[in-house]
Amino acid sequence: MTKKTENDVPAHLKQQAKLASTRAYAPFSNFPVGAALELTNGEIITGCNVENSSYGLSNCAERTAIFTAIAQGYKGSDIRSVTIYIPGSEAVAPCGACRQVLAEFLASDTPVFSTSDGQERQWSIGELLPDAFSFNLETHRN
Ligand SMILES: O=c1ccn([C@H]2C[C@H](O)[C@@H](CO)O2)c(=O)[nH]1
Repeated sequence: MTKKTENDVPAHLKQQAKLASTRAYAPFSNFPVGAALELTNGEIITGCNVENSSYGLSNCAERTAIFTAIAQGYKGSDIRSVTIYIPGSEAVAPCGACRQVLAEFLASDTPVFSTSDGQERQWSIGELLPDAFSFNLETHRN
């Protein structure tokens, strides 16, 4: 796990993740999160957290984004990087559920950037979830 400086996260990806965070539905946690997936064709697919009165049904920004990409017909191999944005001074690491879902689709060296107004961090999905559970993963990734 490495901490990186502001300049290392592509500015347009942070900007798109930040825009996505403004669309979050987070009345229970008051913790809006945005995610931006960079595709190999240059397109960017975004997601935000969508909470629910039945708390456990809430969906994180990262999963909203990756489910959207898959629903639009993209494959894991079309995804070049993941960028998360959270307002405030601290960049957070993705939750365990999102790590498992990202690992389902992404190559293990795919970069995951976490950004905020004060801190930026970077890992690969393989660093975030080493020795991930896998079941015929290659069919989904390609
Ligand atoms: O990486 C993260 C961490 C948390 N959340 C959401 C889930 C919940 O709606 C709120 C508080 O945990 O933030 C995300 O979307 N992504």
